[in-house]
Amino acid sequence: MKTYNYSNLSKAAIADLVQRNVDPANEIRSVVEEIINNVQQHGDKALIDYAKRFDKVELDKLYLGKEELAELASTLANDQKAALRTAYDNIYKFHSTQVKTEDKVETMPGVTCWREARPVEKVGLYIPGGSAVLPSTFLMLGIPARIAGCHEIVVCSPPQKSGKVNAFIAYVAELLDIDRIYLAGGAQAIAAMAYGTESITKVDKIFGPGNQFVTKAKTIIQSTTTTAIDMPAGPSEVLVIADETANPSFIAADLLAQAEHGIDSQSILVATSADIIAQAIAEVEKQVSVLPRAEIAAQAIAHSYAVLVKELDEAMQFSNVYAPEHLILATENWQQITGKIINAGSVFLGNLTPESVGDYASGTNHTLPTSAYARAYSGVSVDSFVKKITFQHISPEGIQNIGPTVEVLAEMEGLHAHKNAVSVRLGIQ
Ligand SMILES: NC(=O)c1ccc[n+]([C@@H]2O[C@H](COP(=O)([O-])OP(=O)(O)OC[C@H]3O[C@@H](n4cnc5c(N)ncnc54)[C@H](O)[C@@H]3O)[C@@H](O)[C@H]2O)c1
Ligand SMILES: N[C@H](CO)Cc1c[nH]c[nH+]1
Ligand SMILES: [Zn+2]
Repeated sequence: MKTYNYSNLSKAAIADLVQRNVDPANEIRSVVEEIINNVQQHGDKALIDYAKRFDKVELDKLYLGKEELAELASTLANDQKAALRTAYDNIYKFHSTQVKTEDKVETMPGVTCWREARPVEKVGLYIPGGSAVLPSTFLMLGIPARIAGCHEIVVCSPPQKSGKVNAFIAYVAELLDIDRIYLAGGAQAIAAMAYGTESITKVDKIFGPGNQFVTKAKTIIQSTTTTAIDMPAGPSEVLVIADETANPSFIAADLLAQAEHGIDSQSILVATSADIIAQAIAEVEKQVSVLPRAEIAAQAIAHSYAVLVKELDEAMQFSNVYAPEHLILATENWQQITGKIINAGSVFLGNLTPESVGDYASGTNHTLPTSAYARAYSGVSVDSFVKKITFQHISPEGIQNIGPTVEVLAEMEGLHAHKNAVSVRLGIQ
């Protein structure tokens, strides 16, 4: 892991340093565009062909139904079921507080405005399953979809070598009362949910994280179809801000936790102490060697780095430019700097708060914007699954109060039909 000194970095150098997962030669785009076209033209057959090519599985059927899922789910050990149930309960508890009825506002006497939430009717959930199967992601997407009251929930996940999904995914399907999972992964699953195939319904909005192929497919279909997406939620990343109070062994563990997701993950350490940086890097080298996914984590660490800053304020400046998916404040004095956070997906406060708790079970959502999209997007929540529709009502008193203003404004814009729609109600022609 290379170390940079913040004082020696120009603005341009920082801009360069914070870039990740760019596709300068459009290599990923062209692969993904071909996949999307193929699914559009050949539907289910293309999905079966891609399962053979990418997942090395010959599918005779594109989905698992309720009975097959129940059979798989029954193989779980009790402690596994209990852990998934606890995660479900905490995530449910946190997300159910996001449902709020907004107040009606009387902007002028007789002029009443308000918003009401309505669920997105048909949603598609993508559950990654390439290098690791993520039942936790199924909980993170399925729970807010259920709370929002979405009418139809389509679920896609890459087939495993067994030609099925794994048992943990099947158990989560049971918890969420989902009775079908389509065995489709990658860009082809996203295309299928955006265009529809013989067996997969076209959805209104697609949710879920994934690798660079999945994320590129989501951004393409968002601009070429009427299907929306939650956000670009690509390869995982973490930025740890540390001062002298941090524990190098904890820092290393947190850096590796995101690095083990994939070779294109990134883990950044920004610290006020050169000693802490040196000790944390030594710890990373020690801890990585014993990980089952050591090779993946080591490759991600190879393109990760550390930044030495003079003070926590400087660390926060760098972090706000990086806009990390996960931000860990590894300092006892985190209260002093939280107010300065501008761009981050999800924040973990203090030396005893590992990022992994948010990945699995604290209650917050782990589907979060990556690649600096935290500058503009929030992570998934119940809000992501609803539209907020505005309503207004004008009473006889209200039309007298607001009418003349609208007449003048319409006149200013030269839109006389607009003016007339008010005038006829005021009784003035
Ligand atoms: N940002 C978030 O909120 C968040 C949350 C969880 C996971 N993640 C990320 O999700 C990703 C999951 O990636 P994954 O690969 O394990 O699973 P995945 O399900 O995203 O992708 C697997 C699929 O990718 C396709 N694929 C693989 N190689 C391909 C190629 N050469 N060309 C075309 N398609 C190809 C295959 O169809 C395969 O089924 C990781 O990067 C992880 O960090 C992000
Ligand atoms: N860290 C991932 C989001 O970037 C979420 C996850 C799922 N399982 C473990 N971690
Ligand atoms: Zn994770």
